[in-house]
Amino acid sequence: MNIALIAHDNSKEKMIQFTRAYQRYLEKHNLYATGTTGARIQQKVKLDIHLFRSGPLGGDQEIGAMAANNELDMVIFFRDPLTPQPHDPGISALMRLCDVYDIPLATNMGSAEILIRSLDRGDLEWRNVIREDKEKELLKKSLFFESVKSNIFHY
Ligand SMILES: O=C(CO)COP(=O)(O)O
Repeated sequence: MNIALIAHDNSKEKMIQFTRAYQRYLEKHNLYATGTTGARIQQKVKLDIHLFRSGPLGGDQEIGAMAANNELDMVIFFRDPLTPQPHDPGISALMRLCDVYDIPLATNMGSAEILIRSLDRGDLEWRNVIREDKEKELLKKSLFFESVKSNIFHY
């Protein structure tokens, strides 16, 4: 499964504690993170993480693009609920896409623990079904475009 890890500055320590505690669970999956969050985790915890740009520089949108392509299965986003962020619209857009594509989203340690444990139990297997359906849909679309192209060149 593809999991995104994001934390605002005041919550980065919490994210490090979380990834340390659940390292054994997380290492079985493909991990993605906004720049600073991912770099901070990697300084403390041995995990292979793909780093996107820093959140305020577009990292949330890059993760949002994964969500929009249905390539994301879980988002763990420890927001700072007490500090306004300059890129709040980008943050809301990412959370909105999680709802659009039914991507489990945890914004605090309590819900993150429930999600990660249920992933390990296999409760989130339905995400595989969604991804397979999406792949079939893309295949159908590309076959359609191929047939349109060959008809155009035929005439
Ligand atoms: O701002 C963030 C998410 O909105 C996090 O970005 P960084 O991980 O680069 O600090």
